Amino acid sequence: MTTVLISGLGLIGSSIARIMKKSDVQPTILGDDPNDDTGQFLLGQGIIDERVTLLKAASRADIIVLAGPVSVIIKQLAQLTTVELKQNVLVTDVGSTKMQVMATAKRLQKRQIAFMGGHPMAGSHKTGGRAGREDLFDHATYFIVDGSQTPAQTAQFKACLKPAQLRWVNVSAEAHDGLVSEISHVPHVLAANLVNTADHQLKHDAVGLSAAAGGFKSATRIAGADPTMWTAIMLSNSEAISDQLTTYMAQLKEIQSAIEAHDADKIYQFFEHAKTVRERLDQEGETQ
Ligand SMILES: NC(=O)C1=CN([C@@H]2O[C@H](COP(=O)(O)OP(=O)(O)OC[C@H]3O[C@@H](n4cnc5c(N)ncnc54)[C@H](O)[C@@H]3O)[C@@H](O)[C@H]2O)C=CC1
Ligand SMILES: O=C(O)C(=O)Cc1ccc(O)cc1
Repeated sequence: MTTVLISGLGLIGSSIARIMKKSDVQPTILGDDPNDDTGQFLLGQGIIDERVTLLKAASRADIIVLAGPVSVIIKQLAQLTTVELKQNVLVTDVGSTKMQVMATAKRLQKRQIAFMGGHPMAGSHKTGGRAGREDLFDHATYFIVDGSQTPAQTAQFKACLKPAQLRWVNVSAEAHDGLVSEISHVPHVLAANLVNTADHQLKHDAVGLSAAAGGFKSATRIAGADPTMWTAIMLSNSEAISDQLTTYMAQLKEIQSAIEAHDADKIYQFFEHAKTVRERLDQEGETQ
């Protein structure tokens, strides 16, 4: 019988619990979250089997999944070095950044505790355990950053998440943080900036933002995500995000110059390139 302890039972942690409950592994799931509403709801639904606190229950777990904000994951990695754990336990996380996490996890690895970095590339702007879904990760990419885990431990973790039919991708922490800053972190900054700028510019306009059509809404959906989680991500991947914002601003200036100069060819190519790439993304999604 496998016992999985999940700390942080929000959107991602509770979705992991839901998926694992559907797997052939049928693990016992211990859940840790300071939010009583979340804990009681998931217990009542049978999505977790017991409410616990991480440090008190850690010694019972075969797998520990850290699924709070990145700042919390980093604190917990340090705390886990102070308690007794099963000799064969696998500690893993779901945080959106990996360099700081892997650096802190070295402290666990020094104590012969296996750690594997993880990051599901699926989710939403919603938050909390009630928003979790058993199909949230279906066919998504799940990054793995190898730490000190054994192949058997990786296989056991993958077996627990088998119902989601994930695409497992191994990556270094550095490559991961560069890539996700491009495809996830910077887009979040831009979406929030679009909303804030429009709100500021239109604050004296009687119709204003209420006239926004689907384009504005779909381009800014992720601006509705949790500010605590995104502050932790920005602080934990600040260098890559800042570098890419510099590139982004330079490219924005280029298209601004083309618009000012009425350079129709350049403007057309700008949109044509984006359309081709964006359509390819949808086609790849359909074939997965
Ligand atoms: N939201 C998304 O789409 C995705 C988020 N992630 C990562 O997953 C992690 C969790 O994100 P979400 O589930 O979206 O956030 P969430 O806000 O839905 O859930 C976070 C949960 O952690 C709990 N928590 C806070 N402090 C805690 C502590 N000290 N001990 C135990 N639990 C604590 C909160 O009460 C909450 O239930 C973050 O590290 C995030 O970067 C990864 C992939 C996608
Ligand atoms: O809301 C969305 O579509 C997202 O892009 C969710 C998301 C948020 C954070 C991640 O680290 C990965 C995925």
